Amino acid sequence: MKLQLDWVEVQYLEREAKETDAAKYETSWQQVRAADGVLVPGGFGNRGVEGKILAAQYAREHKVPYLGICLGMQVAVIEFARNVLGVKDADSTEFNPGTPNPAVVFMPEISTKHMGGTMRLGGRRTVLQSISCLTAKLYQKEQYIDERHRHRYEVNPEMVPQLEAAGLMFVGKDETGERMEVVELQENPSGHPFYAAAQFHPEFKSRPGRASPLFLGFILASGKRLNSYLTSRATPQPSPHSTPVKPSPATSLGLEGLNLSAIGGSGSSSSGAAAGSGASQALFKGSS
Ligand SMILES: NC(=O)CC[C@H](N)C(=O)O
Repeated sequence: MKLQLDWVEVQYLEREAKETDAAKYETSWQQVRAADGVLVPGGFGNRGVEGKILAAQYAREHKVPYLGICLGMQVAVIEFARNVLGVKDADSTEFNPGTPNPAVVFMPEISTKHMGGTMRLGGRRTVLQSISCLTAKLYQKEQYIDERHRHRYEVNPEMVPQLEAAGLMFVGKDETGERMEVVELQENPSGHPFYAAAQFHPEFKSRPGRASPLFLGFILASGKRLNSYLTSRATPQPSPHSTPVKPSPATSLGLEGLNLSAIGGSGSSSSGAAAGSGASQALFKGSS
């Protein structure tokens, strides 16, 4: 499997771009339609946000693997609230402070007036809500995972019961149960191969040769190898005295020759875009 990483200038996915920049609108949507997986990374501010929401909607509706990171989780929740719950004006108070239907809100204990030192930063615990969620299977953990954070806004806990009743499951929460950390589409009835998003930043602890479980799951799902990977790992070891199993290296996953290439979005390097230029998203194209 050979993977290609494509950066999309998400502002051109927005409806207005169809009028103002028809050629870029067309090529940007072609990139999305050609992708085997869609990743919306973290970001700040509202530039390109409506395009990100449309990309999340596309991935959900077309059953294309989706990984959302931080802002990428927030847009997935807004998209679901708008298009599945029918709350058409659902929004984040970051982009629309006066929204009547906030799906994402400023962290309640923090002042909106003072930006310095107000982020939720660093390592925090995520308590897993179900051992059968994809996140638990990929991390091979049943109770909790520890990941790093960098954000100010969070899913509105008041909207969570409605979202869950419609099939968007908050499979990871903080220790108080009030902060949403990981969201997944319910496997049944969605039939989606991989739709996961995290408020934390899995990339901060990802290393070459020891990929963060969410990235690994996303790339495997994009290459249609996730199920065989999970099944092979669930197979019991022949002897209780055998050597403990180490995390599988890429070679045993059929990912040898993994090749990622980045195409720059407007004014973005691959790391800059992932850290939050606010206007780019990555898509993976795989070919066997
Ligand atoms: N790192 C991020 O993606 C931050 C997301 C969002 N802008 C927030 O502050 O909560």
